[in-house]
Amino acid sequence: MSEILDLNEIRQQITVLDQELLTLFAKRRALTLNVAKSKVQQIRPIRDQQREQELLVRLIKHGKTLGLDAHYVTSVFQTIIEDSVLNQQAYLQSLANPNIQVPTVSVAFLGNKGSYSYLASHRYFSRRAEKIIESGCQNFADILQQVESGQVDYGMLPIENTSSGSINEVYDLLQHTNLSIVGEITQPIEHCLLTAVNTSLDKIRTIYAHGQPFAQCSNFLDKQKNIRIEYCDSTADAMAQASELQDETIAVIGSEEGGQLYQLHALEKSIANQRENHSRFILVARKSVEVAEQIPAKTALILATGQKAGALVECLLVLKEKGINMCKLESRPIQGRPWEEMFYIDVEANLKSFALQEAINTITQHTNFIKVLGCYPIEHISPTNVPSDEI
Ligand SMILES: O=C(O)C(=O)C[C@]1(C(=O)O)C=C[C@@H](O)C=C1
Repeated sequence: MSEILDLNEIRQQITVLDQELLTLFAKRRALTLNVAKSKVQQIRPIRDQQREQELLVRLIKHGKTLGLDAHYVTSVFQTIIEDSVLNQQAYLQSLANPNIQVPTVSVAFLGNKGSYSYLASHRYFSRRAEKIIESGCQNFADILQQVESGQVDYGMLPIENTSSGSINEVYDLLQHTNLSIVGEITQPIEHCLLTAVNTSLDKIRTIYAHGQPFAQCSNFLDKQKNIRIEYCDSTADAMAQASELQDETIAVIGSEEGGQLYQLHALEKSIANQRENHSRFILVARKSVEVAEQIPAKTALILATGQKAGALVECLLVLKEKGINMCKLESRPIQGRPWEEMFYIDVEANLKSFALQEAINTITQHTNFIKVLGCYPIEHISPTNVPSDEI
């Protein structure tokens, strides 16, 4: 007869092990902070992908002897390394900008508790501040106004999404603000259909959604019959309304994590057109920041060339000549000047670098308007992969 297994006892053992794992994670984090300090002294870059690869190969080999598959070991350690790099970057940034090191920050974002902007703000500041004073806003213009007036320290704005593209309204507002972009964060967007009460998909008659999630879930929504869409100012508004109505015919498009704050449950998960759905958010402040040299930086420029033929090409050639990688180019109409465009250019370079300074000087000759929107650390840490023959 097989031995009777006591579930509670096994779970107790797992709980103890999980706590030990957390203690080890914290110890590793503390060590990587010392690595950052040594890199400051030696002026070495934070990222060392050769070291990451060696580390992963060794761990995969050792994992196999313990019965752990390569995929699992790789994904766990890629997450640990991402945390390590972001933490080291945040430490270097605090040294480069001692004035921004404060325990409490105030942040304006779109919607209320539970919106994607709320989640992005909390994730961004989780390694940078002890406390966040939240200011939920009804629209993007309010967010900028609150930062400009000094009511809050920062504004979090979504700027692009992997499935619905650039958020034009935010680009247009950036034309007229004196604020600087001081950071970015990419937030996974995992749209679910959330409900306040136990129900089924065939009973749903109304879906509350913000325009962006609505556009990103169009394939799923097209398949639903007899459903009315109620547009809301934000995902959080949509969730608050559904939570209040407690109606089995009403659902909301939002994240499971955000929905939990309103006691909403996921009726359907992963309903976005693209499975890999991410939004990039930018953080704006009244004062620009310096980016430490050991950290990969991005600089955002905005420029207008007038209607001179080939002027934009000239500007881009300058970047090419200086070996500066352009990672984004967006154009928007200029209000009151028909057929003239404002160009938004993101480059992977530090504003302090000689190459970018020279490039900006030369580009200025081809433009009738140019402004630096900000220089900030690149927050996206692309994972290091292990060659398949090493696995
Ligand atoms: O060993 C280093 O140089 C570190 O910064 C630590 C670490 C890690 O967490 O293991 C993190 C980033 C580097 O790209 C390589 C490794």
